[in-house]
Amino acid sequence: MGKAFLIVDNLSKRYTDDGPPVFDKVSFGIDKGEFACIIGHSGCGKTTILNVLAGLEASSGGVVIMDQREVKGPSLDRGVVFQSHALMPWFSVLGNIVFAVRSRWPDWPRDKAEEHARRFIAMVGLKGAEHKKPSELSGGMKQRVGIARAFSIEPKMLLMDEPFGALDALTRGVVQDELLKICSATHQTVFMITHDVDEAILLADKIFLMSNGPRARIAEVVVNTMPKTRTRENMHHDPQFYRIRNHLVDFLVHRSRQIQEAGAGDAVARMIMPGLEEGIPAQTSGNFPQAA
Ligand SMILES: Nc1ncnc2c1ncn2[C@@H]1O[C@H](COP(=O)(O)OP(=O)(O)OP(=O)(O)O)[C@@H](O)[C@H]1O
Repeated sequence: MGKAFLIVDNLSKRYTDDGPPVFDKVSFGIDKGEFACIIGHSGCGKTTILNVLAGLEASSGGVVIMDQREVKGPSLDRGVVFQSHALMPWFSVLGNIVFAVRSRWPDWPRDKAEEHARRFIAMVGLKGAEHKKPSELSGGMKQRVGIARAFSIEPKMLLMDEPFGALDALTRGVVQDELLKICSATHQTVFMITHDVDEAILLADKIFLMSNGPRARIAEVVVNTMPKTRTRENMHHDPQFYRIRNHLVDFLVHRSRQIQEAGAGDAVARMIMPGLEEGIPAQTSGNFPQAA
């Protein structure tokens, strides 16, 4: 195990005493400032893993270490964004974020907390909507508030569970762009669940591929060798895009089930750089993962 910022070692979870574990021997690492996505079929345990990382759920075995400390419960060191934005309906946009900011820094006077909150509201493009209530916002705007709130507490790690799953394609693209901008400005460390392979290729430095459950595990870690400057508009023009995309889709369609049927495999996930074996030069971000 390397010296990753987040270390997940041999994690397992079972919900019943007599049944098989949902996932088993799950090990991976995420470096500081790295954006990691996890992809796998419905029910393999992605949300459960995220909840364990958040400290909201106990594992049945294994450990999670973040910044050299074991994760044992919820903490404001980790910001969480859910698919259902979970805003407080009686607070305005500003109120929702100020509430989070004052939980993080209880000694801050209201003015300072508001100023801080406004910075993050502006970052997600919601300037002018500070005094709107969640019921007056579109789905995309609500999700932006959720993202601003998570960033505003300046967490050591951001955990996102399909944050764009409920958005239409156009809004999803706009909010993805905003997330990319904020992440590159703040060097935020991120763990995100998505079902969308294109979204993973756009956002992630590395992509964890999870086999089907029960006894699901991280079967492969795909390194995104496309340049960091990729955008939604230009990434389709890079031949690496299709190599990575085909690799991910092939995993979901074939290998995720084959690996599960084959039973226990290697506890250590294989690290893959699609296309490199075909002589495609690596255009790396310099953000190579630690061996998981
Ligand atoms: N609280 C719970 N009690 C019992 N079983 C649970 C509980 N939460 C999840 N499970 C089961 O654990 C398995 C993994 O669920 P989880 O939600 O983590 O999967 P997922 O990969 O995130 O799925 P999806 O992509 O559909 O969100 C499923 O079979 C689910 O039914």
